[in-house]
Amino acid sequence: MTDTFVLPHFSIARLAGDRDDDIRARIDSRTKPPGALGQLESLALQLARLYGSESPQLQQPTMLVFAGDHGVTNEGVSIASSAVTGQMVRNFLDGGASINAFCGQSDMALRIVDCGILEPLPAHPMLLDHRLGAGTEPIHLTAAMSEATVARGFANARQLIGELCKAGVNLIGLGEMGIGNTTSASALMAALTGLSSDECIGRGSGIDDKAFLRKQEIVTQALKRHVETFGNPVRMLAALGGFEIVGMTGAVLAAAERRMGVLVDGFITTVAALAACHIEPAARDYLIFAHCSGEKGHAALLNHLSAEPLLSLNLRMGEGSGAALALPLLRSALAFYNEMASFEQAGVVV
Ligand SMILES: O=C(O)c1ccc[n+]([C@@H]2O[C@H](COP(=O)([O-])O)[C@@H](O)[C@H]2O)c1
Ligand SMILES: Cc1cc2nc[nH]c2cc1C
Repeated sequence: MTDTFVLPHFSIARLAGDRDDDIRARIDSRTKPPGALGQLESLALQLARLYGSESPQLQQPTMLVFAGDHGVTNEGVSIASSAVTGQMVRNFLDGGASINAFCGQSDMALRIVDCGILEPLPAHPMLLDHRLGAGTEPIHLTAAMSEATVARGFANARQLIGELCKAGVNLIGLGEMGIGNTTSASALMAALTGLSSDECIGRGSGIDDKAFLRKQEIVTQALKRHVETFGNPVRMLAALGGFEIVGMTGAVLAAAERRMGVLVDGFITTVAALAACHIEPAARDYLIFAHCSGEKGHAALLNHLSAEPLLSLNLRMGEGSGAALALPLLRSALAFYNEMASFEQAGVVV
């Protein structure tokens, strides 16, 4: 019997460019050579489109780390076992991970969303229960989950984003934790972009040659098994996704619907963001890409999205680490836009 389900529809407005002339004029009239603030200028334009051209401000930027486990991990495609996902979530809650250090440094709130790690953890004020199961099914043998489960994941994300929006948050960071999730993300990238699986598969957490060969086999097998889902992003997510990837895709769609910016972290988060753009192309306007990670595939993926990442530090950490590191650059873009004098005000004549 197949479940009946209602897939949430996300109503996303394109970020109108009708104020662009004013925003560009403001940027160009600041006391600097034209274009001298480089990529901070295009970032300021995007943030002014998002938050208004008069005095755009970030409010309570909040990092959401979506966690989930993957059936394929039993195939030896990672350096670690699935148990490490839950152990790292515990570490997030105890304050000991890279994301804790970087969120602290960047003054960013942090919430962890359990979308389906193997074993649930005891309640904690930072931990949200969005569990869709105890790890996905292995994608090379069957679908990771049902489409009804994808729909539930989207509904959970929409509820969370609604609550954050009510509390005044206007920017989320997108991070993830899931041992084995680069296998799922690589398969999804290949299915969504049509790029060859070779271009989409990297060494994830740092696997050796033997595990890499196995990962290639698994992705090839998964793509072959689920080829009939290609063209339908929700079916592709059900076939190849992870619970945390579904949660992130839902969060992007819900945030864009609420006119919130989304600061995207690394490879896996970018794949989730790409899936969101396949479902609702207008979501692309709300995405800010924090960095190009060291994971093979991320550069091609960013290129596919015509994205210019802010940083390139060869990170391959996940957890939202690159997004937390990039947040100060968003503040810098707004600081120059809101605080710099114009040529006229400063009496500077070029
Ligand atoms: O963000 C990235 O680009 C990235 C690249 C490689 C690995 N990761 C992290 O490593 C884990 C996935 O690696 P793996 O080898 O277990 O598939 C997962 O928890 C991610 O957060 C993250
Ligand atoms: C230790 C460890 C920490 C991580 N953080 C994100 N992915 C990870 C993978 C491993 C293995």
